[in-house]
Amino acid sequence: MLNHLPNLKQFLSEYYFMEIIHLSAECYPVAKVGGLGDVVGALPKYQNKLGHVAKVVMPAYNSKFLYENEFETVYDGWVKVASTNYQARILREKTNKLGFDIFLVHIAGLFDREGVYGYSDDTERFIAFQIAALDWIAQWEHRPDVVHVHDHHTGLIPFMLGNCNQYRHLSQIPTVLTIHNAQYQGQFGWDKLHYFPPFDLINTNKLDWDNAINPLASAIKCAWRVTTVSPSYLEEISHVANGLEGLLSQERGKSIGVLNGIDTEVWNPQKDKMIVKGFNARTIESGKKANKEELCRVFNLDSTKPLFTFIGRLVGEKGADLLPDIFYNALAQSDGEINILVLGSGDSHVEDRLNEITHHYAGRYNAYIGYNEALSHQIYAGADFLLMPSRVEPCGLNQMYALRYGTIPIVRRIGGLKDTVIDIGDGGFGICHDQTSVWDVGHAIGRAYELYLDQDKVKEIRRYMMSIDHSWDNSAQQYIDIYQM
Ligand SMILES: Nc1ncnc2c1ncn2[C@@H]1O[C@H](COP(=O)(O)OP(=O)(O)O[C@H]2O[C@H](CO)[C@@H](O)[C@H](O)[C@H]2O)[C@@H](O)[C@H]1O
Repeated sequence: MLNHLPNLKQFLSEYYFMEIIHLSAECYPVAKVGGLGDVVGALPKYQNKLGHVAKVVMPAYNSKFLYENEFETVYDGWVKVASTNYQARILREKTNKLGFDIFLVHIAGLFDREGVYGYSDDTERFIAFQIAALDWIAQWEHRPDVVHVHDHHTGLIPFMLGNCNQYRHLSQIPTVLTIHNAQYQGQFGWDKLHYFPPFDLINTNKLDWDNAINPLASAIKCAWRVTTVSPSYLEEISHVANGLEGLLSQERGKSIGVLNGIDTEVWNPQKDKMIVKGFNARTIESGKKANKEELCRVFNLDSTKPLFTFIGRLVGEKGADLLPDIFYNALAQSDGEINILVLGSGDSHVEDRLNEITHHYAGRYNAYIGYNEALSHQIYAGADFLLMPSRVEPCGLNQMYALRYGTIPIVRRIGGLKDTVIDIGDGGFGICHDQTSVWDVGHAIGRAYELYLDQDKVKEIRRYMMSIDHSWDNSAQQYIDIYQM
């Protein structure tokens, strides 16, 4: 009889459909600041395709999505944070247009603003969001099979579920934390301890890291499982994680690295409505040519020369502070033989320096400072090379979008970049360098230029890159396996 048990377990895991609740600050297309939005906008869709019921709960920002869609109210209540009572309402989008149910938590006075982060009351905002979401789930007649939280904005949920008196009946729901970026932890002072719903003060140590309340550290301690968005990043954060390395190596036993996928419906060069000409692996040469010509026309660049690009948040983690010097050097040394186009926003000093280059190298260089989703698609489609000189890169999605659109990635060997890009010198398709330095990236740009001169090789690499499968199919199943561990 006992011999049959493993088969029974396998049977159950294959045929048992789970209800999964994702809680996140971002979800594309409702609200996206970076890669977190992409992941939470795609993973649930792919989990649903596997037959499970994945849902997303996020704040109701003042976004286009809120005004352009129809919603029904599924919860009406009040959230108390410190001495203030906020009215909370949870809205469900009626048509399942994203491929999963999306629930928006409207909290008057806290989320009826356009931005996602960066307000002085972010601590209050995200605590209120987490309490409202749990108060709602606490009223359900059934329990979800798993609660999956993403980054520090929802990192207090595993603690609250396990320890707050009002959620005691939910304490056996398994919780999973995915760390998209351990640099940001959401710490705040102990003077805000009274923001929490009542719990036994003997458990305050589960909130503490370095004499502060640290939502990411608390989630690492309290979640049943911890995942990182690539296997290499899991290795790296046991050594360097903005102060959490000790805790992460201590909790290594319950941690797993799962490589992000990409939404191949949103990022499909053949059907992409944001680009001027769709293409597939067979029509890639004419497709890229048309997209490059249009991009170069709009940005006053020379489409007969190789086009290098950078897309992303202009912050230290991405190596953005070095970009101006990298570009000045490359433009000076190439003697007018290359083009560079930047799309990004962030550190204002870096933004100013990147804008400044336009005055010295008009016709060879341009920058769009700001956020522009459609332009990002046009650049992946039209560029020849994409630079990612990151100091830290938990996974990185840009390189995977670049591969899908036949753009050769130039990346630092770190985190998820190391897991997804193989250097041409090792029989691969990308250009890799070891350090985030002006010299290393400059050398890599030189190698890319040499490669560009061999157009037969470039064509072969492009076709190969487009055949690489980075869709969510595999990783979505990996998460299901983790929920069932
Ligand atoms: N100015 C702009 N205009 C338009 N689009 C822009 C833009 N700036 C960035 N983007 C887009 O934002 C996304 C960035 O995703 P990344 O994964 O590269 O980085 P991010 O650091 O935000 O995410 C974190 O979470 C993700 C998801 O887990 C990890 O892959 C990553 O390593 C980790 O740092 C891409 O879709 C990119 O095209």
